[in-house]
Amino acid sequence: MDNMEDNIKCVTCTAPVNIAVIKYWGKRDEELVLPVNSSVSVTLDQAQLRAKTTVMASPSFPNDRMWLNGKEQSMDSKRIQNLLNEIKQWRKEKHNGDTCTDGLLMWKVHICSENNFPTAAGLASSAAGYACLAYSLAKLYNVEGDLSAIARRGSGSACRSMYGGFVEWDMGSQEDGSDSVSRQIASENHWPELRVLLLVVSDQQKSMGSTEGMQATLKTSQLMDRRIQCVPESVEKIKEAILKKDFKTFAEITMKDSNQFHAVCLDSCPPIFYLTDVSKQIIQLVHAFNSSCGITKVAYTFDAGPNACLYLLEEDVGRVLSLICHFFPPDKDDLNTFVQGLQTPSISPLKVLLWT
Ligand SMILES: Nc1ncnc2c1ncn2[C@@H]1O[C@H](COP(=O)(O)OP(=O)(O)OP(=O)(O)O)[C@@H](O)[C@H]1O
Ligand SMILES: C[C@@](O)(CCOP(=O)(O)OP(=O)(O)O)CC(=O)O
Repeated sequence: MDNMEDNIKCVTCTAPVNIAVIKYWGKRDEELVLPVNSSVSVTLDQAQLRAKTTVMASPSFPNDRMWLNGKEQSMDSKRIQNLLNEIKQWRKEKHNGDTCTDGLLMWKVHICSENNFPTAAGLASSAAGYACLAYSLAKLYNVEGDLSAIARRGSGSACRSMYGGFVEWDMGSQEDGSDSVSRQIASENHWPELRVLLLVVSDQQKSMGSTEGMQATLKTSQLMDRRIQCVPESVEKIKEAILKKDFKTFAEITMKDSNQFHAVCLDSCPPIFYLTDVSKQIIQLVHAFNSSCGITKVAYTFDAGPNACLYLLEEDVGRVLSLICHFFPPDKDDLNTFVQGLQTPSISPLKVLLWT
């Protein structure tokens, strides 16, 4: 709805989650949200996991307000303010800096967002959430440009959710962050056989958020320097594997990077534990399955939480699902979710199956 005469302007958008295969962990600039390494991710199909945000502006709103999953949040958050100010700045530039004639810039905004999956549980809710906010605000203020740099100001990983398919966030080298943007490596139609299984081990909010966790690692982990040296080679190799659809290389680099990321978390002081015993059992199961096949058929990766994201090819989904159900029997309703997920026709080649 866009009706300036009725003194209200309202936009609703959705944005997808992305799961990194080369993780972003650590910032070289906290304010501008600039990373210490480049990262690579896969954007998941919005049909299953998404953030949905409505932004409204009106002269009758006395102040800016925001709700997340129905609960009011503080608008004092620096990230929200930076993101909002940057979009408004674009609008000002579009109007040659003349704010007096542009009523919309004076109006206060109300933001309502909700995720249809667990928030702050290590399932990239901040990525979908801030990508959605950047996109909705850009539509509200009718501005265009590379929104990945704006989304990044909300949450680093959000810049990768601005694109579908396979995405790289280049760390960049400029101090002002102008070259720290994301770009698509290959579209969502590039590798139609690739599938994603999300194994939700816990939907509880994690004890240490990513922002705080990466600060602690950068400050205290000695292994982190080594990780920063290793990542550029992994980024190049995984991009090549994606373009060639070389699953074995893609899978092996993905698992290695996940393990290296959790190793630097453990090397932080005090150590940060995101994986649980169930996560570790999943890791063992994947390795046992791969070695019984004599070839790497499945890859796991874990964000800052215990939930596993498995990458595999369509031909192996049935076998892997039955293996998971055998070792971690889901209850009947969850099983239905599996089956429905498998049958859901989707415009994106990536299917997400939730298992709790
Ligand atoms: N839809 C949303 N709109 C705006 N902000 C959101 C939204 N969803 C999540 N967030 C913000 O992101 C925070 C969670 O980020 P955090 O990085 O800790 O978890 P995560 O993104 O789920 O996990 P990870 O980054 O490890 O995958 C929330 O506390 C909230 O501030
Ligand atoms: C483990 C990760 O998911 C960490 C994501 O961290 P965030 O993007 O949530 O961190 P902030 O920029 O501080 O908001 C890895 C990744 O997605 O690359």
